[in-house]
Amino acid sequence: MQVYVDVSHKENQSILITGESGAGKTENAKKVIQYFASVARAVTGTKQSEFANLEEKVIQANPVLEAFGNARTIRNDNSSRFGKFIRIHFSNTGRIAGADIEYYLLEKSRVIQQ
Ligand SMILES: Nc1ncnc2c1ncn2[C@@H]1O[C@H](COP(=O)(O)OP(=O)(O)OP(=O)(O)O)[C@@H](O)[C@H]1O
Repeated sequence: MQVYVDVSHKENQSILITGESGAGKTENAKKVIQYFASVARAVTGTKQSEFANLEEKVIQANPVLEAFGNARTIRNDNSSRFGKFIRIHFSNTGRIAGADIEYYLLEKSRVIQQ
């Protein structure tokens, strides 16, 4: 997958990751976030430590979400049973300024108790 980050146009951009169960959507979404962090570092010339924390927080949110929303299926031992919308905010200079995650379409039939 080739992702271009264009800070000069300052327009919102979206990436839609689709594929059948087990194709690698979840794993590769994490790699995209890591790629954004490394490009933002290169564009702004900022040291890794200033970005590592935020990138790490987004990545580390995944095990928590997966603990509640993933299940083993015949196609994938760690199948996401919900969709995720990850938004990464960049500053005018191309720095990563924040991030938030929305989830949707949780497969509630698998939830056995509160
Ligand atoms: N880039 C990768 N490097 C190494 N292993 C990978 C990679 N992508 C996927 N895998 C392997 O494939 C498995 C399934 O990947 P993943 O959970 O990302 O699929 P998915 O498309 O999100 O599936 P689902 O729709 O069921 O949630 C992972 O647990 C991992 O073992």
